[in-house]
Amino acid sequence: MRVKLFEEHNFKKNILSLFLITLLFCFVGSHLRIPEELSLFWPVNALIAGLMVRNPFLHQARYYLACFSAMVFNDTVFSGWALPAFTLNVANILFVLVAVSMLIKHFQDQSGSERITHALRIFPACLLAAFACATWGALAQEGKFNMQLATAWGDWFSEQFSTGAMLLPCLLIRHWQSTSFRHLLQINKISPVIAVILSLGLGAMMGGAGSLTFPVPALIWCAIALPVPMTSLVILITGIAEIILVSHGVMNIEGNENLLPLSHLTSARLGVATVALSPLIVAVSMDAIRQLNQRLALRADYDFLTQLLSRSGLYESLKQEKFSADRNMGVILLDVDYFKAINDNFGHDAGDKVLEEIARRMQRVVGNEGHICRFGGEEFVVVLFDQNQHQLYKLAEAIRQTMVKEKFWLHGNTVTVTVSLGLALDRPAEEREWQSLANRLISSADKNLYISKRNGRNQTSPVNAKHEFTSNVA
Ligand SMILES: Nc1nc2c(ncn2[C@@H]2O[C@H](COP(=O)(O)OP(=O)(O)OP(=O)(O)O)[C@@H](O)[C@H]2O)c(=O)[nH]1
Repeated sequence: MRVKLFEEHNFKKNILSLFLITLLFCFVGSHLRIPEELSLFWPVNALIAGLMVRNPFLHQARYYLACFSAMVFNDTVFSGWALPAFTLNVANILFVLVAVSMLIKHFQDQSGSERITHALRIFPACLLAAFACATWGALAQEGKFNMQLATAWGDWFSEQFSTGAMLLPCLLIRHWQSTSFRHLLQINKISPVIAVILSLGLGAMMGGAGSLTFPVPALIWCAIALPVPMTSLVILITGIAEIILVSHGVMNIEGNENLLPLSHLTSARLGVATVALSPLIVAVSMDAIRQLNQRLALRADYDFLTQLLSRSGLYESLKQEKFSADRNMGVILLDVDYFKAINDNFGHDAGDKVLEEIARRMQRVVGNEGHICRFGGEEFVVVLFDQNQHQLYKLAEAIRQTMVKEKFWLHGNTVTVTVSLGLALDRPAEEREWQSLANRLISSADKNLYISKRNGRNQTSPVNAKHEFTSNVA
């Protein structure tokens, strides 16, 4: 059973849920305080911001007020703060307000590639929200401009920014449901997580300036191998672990030569190496994606069996031709005769071999003069430019004869395969691009091809073929 914490038109329920959630996480946050004043983690602000972005109807003054009341209540009752609770918590509300305002409209409709660009918006949103929060918070805390103010500002800012940047991606990713945790138990999924744990451990053992960056390559490995929700969870846990390890002195970023007798420089060098390695890993994976995209484009534009242009590939390649209303376009439409009988007598794979061989012979005859395409099934199209009717007919006849002249070899039998052709040729009339003219010419070539079939097949019907047979169509 799914418990719904918020409902658009249930004001009381929303107020109560928000108040209780804020109170609970404020309570937890307060108990993570190391020095008296500030928390190690203050997850409330990012959490409330995430909830509001996911439930946009919560982005209203009354709900902000509910959160504010819970924060003040927590500080007054559990921390013994009185007046400061009112001023300091305005800083928290400022974080939520700025982050939600910057993110809310981008996370309503998360589809396809936009999800990635929207996820990247979390970074500037956290930056600005943390800036606003830190400025108010530090001023409210110190009251005047001095060195302590700068330190306080730095503490507020770094804490708010890091918590927001780690927590919000986890909260705003909508496809947790589609993540199959069973699949995560495979070795190739677990390995990057183990690498993160090992590098964290190594960082803790070594300490020094570079130790914090040790998990970066392993995290990038996670980004490549794991689904986005899991990656953001691993990043969150790693970030929290590092902060806890540093704050408790387990990870000594100033170096601890008692644990491992290595110099500061060694830790820094290793840190620099991991930083240098990380973009390289991204570059390699981007390259693999690019190659895959190229292969997919190739698959769409070329026919798998014959390696000729596919129908969409033909349209793409026509775009490369300079369009001019003064240029002729010629179309040869070719259909294999009695192809069904070849399939029936010799099998489908023999039929495929015939199609491959026809494509080879067409390429041999046409060469680079035209765009050759497998239009569908056993139909082929050749598109040529700047040819007259005579030249077009001559080429079509050359294609037809190359099929008859040399028999096809099928499962140890020699078979004669013939083709019928229909031609069309014209200049652009209304058309403003080659693709539209090609469509018009293919349909008039189809009419001529029909004449070739009706006249007994194995022949070419020229551009102006007589259509006296068309009335016999059943
Ligand atoms: N082997 C194979 N057969 C295909 C492919 N695409 C279409 N076909 C077959 O091509 C045959 C076309 O048959 P029909 O349209 O009846 O034409 P036909 O037998 O060539 O007869 P006519 O065109 O009238 O001379 C069908 O049996 C299709 O299954 C393919 O990629 N491979």
